Amino acid sequence: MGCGNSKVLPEASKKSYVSVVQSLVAFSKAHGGDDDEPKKRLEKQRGPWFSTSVKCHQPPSNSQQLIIRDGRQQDKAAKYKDKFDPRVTARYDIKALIGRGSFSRVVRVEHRATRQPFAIKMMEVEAPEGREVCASELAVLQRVSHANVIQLIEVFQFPQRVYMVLELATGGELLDRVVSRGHFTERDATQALRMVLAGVGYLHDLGITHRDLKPENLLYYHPGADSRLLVTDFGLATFGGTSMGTTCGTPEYMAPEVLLRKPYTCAVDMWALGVITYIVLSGSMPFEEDSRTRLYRSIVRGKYSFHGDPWPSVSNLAKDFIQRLLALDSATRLTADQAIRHCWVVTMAASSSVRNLHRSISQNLRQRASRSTSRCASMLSTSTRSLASGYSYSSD
Ligand SMILES: Nc1ncnc2c1ncn2[C@@H]1O[C@H](COP(=O)(O)OP(=O)(O)OP(=O)(O)O)[C@@H](O)[C@H]1O
Repeated sequence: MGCGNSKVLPEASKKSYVSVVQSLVAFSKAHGGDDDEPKKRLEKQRGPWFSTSVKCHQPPSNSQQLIIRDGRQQDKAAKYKDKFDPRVTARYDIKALIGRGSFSRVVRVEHRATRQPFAIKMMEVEAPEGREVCASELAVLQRVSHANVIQLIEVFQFPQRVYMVLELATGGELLDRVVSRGHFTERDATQALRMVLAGVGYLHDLGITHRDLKPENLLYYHPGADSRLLVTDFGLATFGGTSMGTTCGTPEYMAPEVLLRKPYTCAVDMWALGVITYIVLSGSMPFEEDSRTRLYRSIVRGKYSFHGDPWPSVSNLAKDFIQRLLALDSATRLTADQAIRHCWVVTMAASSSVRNLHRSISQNLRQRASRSTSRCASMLSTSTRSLASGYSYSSD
């Protein structure tokens, strides 16, 4: 987990494994299936515009450069190979460890027959918490097909582990790209946000609330400038489109109604998008306190400011956009559909000459990197690792 801070999981419910097992996709083609099946399924779901062949000659993303450079990760992948069920490795060649989550390991794999690269998320489902997270993730992934939402290819399900074959995102996390590109404007921010809003709006239309939107869960599909941005990590997602009550999420991104334990809706995702927009435009967090109590207090009071760099250089429209997302009253908060039509998003997408905010954003992120022992340092973990490892991040 990245951006900070321990994720708050929902309490394990009793529905658990039975419903999980029932809802799992039927093991797909693991036994004697069509070897081209992953590719065909993607083509069917996404239409001809969707490229199923990830170009191997493309340079790796920032975060993956880190991983690839580190030979130890390859060794770890070899170690994890042994943990993989032979029915999975019969179909997919394990190439490298990408990362790990609370209940998961994600590896880069290659489909043995087609040589196509994918990611496999291996989840431990013996413990109730892992089962819950896996169940949430699968229930959503089995239902979705959208250019801005990570695509499930197939699932292998065993009593102790579930293996989700996913499309491989090689373009890195949203903030990594902000840092590495050396130039970042409001226009760039709106271009990224439009993709996120398209994905989130699609989920909300299906009655799905993500509940853990944050920059680390937004991955670029490939390193190119024209890459799609994908919403990932549905471990806390739920189908409770109208009213929910469980307290969960990542503290800095939690909406006030969640913290106040009020019934809530998919508007909590829109609050998180307000927090993300604030971070993307400034490199700092709107709500940031040393103690969790103080953090929660400032969130429920909506206590944040546009002080300090780069806010004087940021347009009033952008601030209005953030304010309408960070509205304490969830009923007045922008919906995904309204947000994508907000004047700032519409006009900035068409604008060509706007200020470069990159220096301030990098400086703010770097300050966090320097506070390595603080809670804040882990908040922007990937980006700060990028900064620490000497990426070119200041060009203006
Ligand atoms: N389809 C994918 N393509 C490329 N990288 C991925 C993919 N899915 C996950 N990752 C990366 O793998 C790592 C682990 O992800 P995972 O979703 O298992 O855990 P997490 O979300 O980081 O942690 P937690 O589950 O504790 O919140 C992360 O760095 C994530 O960006």
